[in-house]
Amino acid sequence: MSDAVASLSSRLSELNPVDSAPAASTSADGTAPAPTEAPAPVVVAEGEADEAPAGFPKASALLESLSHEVQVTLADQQQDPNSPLFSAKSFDDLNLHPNLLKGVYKMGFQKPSKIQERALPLLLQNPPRNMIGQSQSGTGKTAAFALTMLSRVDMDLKQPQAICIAPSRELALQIISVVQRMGEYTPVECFHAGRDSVKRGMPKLQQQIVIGTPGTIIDMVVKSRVLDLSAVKVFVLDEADNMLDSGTMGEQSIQVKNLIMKIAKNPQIVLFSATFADSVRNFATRFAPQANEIRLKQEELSLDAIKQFFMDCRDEAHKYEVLVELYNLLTIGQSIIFVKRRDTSDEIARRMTAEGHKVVALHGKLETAERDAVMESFRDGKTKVLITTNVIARGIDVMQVNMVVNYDLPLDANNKPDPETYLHRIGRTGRFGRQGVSINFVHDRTSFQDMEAIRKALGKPIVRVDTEDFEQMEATLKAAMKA
Ligand SMILES: Nc1ncnc2c1ncn2[C@@H]1O[C@H](COP(=O)(O)OP(=O)(O)OP(=O)(O)O)[C@@H](O)[C@H]1O
Repeated sequence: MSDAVASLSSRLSELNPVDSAPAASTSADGTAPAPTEAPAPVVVAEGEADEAPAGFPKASALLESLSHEVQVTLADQQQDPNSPLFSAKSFDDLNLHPNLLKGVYKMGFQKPSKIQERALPLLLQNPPRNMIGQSQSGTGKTAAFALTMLSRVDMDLKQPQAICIAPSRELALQIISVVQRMGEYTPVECFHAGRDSVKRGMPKLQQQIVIGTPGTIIDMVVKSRVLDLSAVKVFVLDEADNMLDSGTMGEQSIQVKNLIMKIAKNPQIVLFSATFADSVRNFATRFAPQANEIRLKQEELSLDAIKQFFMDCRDEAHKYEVLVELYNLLTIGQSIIFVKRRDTSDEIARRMTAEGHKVVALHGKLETAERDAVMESFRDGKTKVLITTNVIARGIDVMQVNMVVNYDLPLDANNKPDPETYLHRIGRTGRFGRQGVSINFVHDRTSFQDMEAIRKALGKPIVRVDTEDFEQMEATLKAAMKA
């Protein structure tokens, strides 16, 4: 055990005697323990005094339960009516064009997920109705709106007819790749609207489907005038709550809609996300009026397959030592480490690389070519660890990711804990029925309280990993990844 870890362990045993002394006291107000400043007896959330706290159960108990968990296959999950992957129907029952069906099966999809089964008939009905669709991360929303765009466009008409906007370059490129794979047996053409995609003297776009970030779409309509919106039939916002909520992007999304509405005839507006906070939902219903809605209940938001943990750290510097120890200890498939600031991601990448780990950093300051190269090497599995900011917190789908680390907890623009972004971040693992682990780093009273607020908002346990006992920590995390 390294010095750093030894000191972490002894400090934790001072601060958090839960595992060794379960009869720790419970605070009167039910608040969670502050890991630093106040080395008082551990305080637990909503728990009985002689039990592990409800929100922070003991890792040993979890380990025991995980060892009894049976491997659940995708087929099992698709048979279970309570699973978000359940469907009673097959893709053949969904009235898709035979060429699209061929594409779907070629992608290896056997049965639709719940959101696909429920949303597609509504999305494809005539006359078209708007849609606000919500389903947990990694449950196949992309296919639902990709199939809608592919079904609605006239392949013989060489003009843009479906516009899809997304919050990041990486996500837009990923959606294009899904649309192209699904449309493999059709003559569809797609265009990526990104920072570098408009060339001087370029003719008007002839591709039927245009996917990109909203600022570029606006430029292509009003500045370079290569994008004619008059034939648009479908307008999709992926990660719609984020697109409508955030300052500049929110304004740009509204502007794209106004440009479309001005010239296109009754376009169908389609909004999808895993989260719609109440404040955004109200706006969304005005953005997509009279929409069919598919909603999740609050308690359905988090996926049980993603096991959540946290680690106490002494201070910022100590977080880094624990992080490196974690990677020394575990052989992880692929993982994403989320940080708040771009320079933190660069700094961690530099230091971890120097210690022999294969890591890359991705953030908005990089040139587009660098961003693409980083993402490609991560998708190909050439780099195992991606250190990033919120720029790719949403939508990115890399099946092999089995761990997400919140090195810095997600905060909103007002520096308040942000449960929606947290859900999207941890949702980079546990994709389509797979198992995943997420680990939060906390290092002071504030970060601890932020995590506690997120835990309360989402109502799922976050297990304290006993860093004093590294064997058990390793076993717990490994079991959670395998279960
Ligand atoms: N019916 C299906 N059968 C098997 N795999 C599927 C099916 N539908 C989607 N998938 C796969 O599941 C993964 C997650 O899908 P997708 O990225 O569309 O999720 P999402 O709901 O959009 O997630 P997020 O909220 O994170 O954006 C992808 O790898 C996709 O290929």
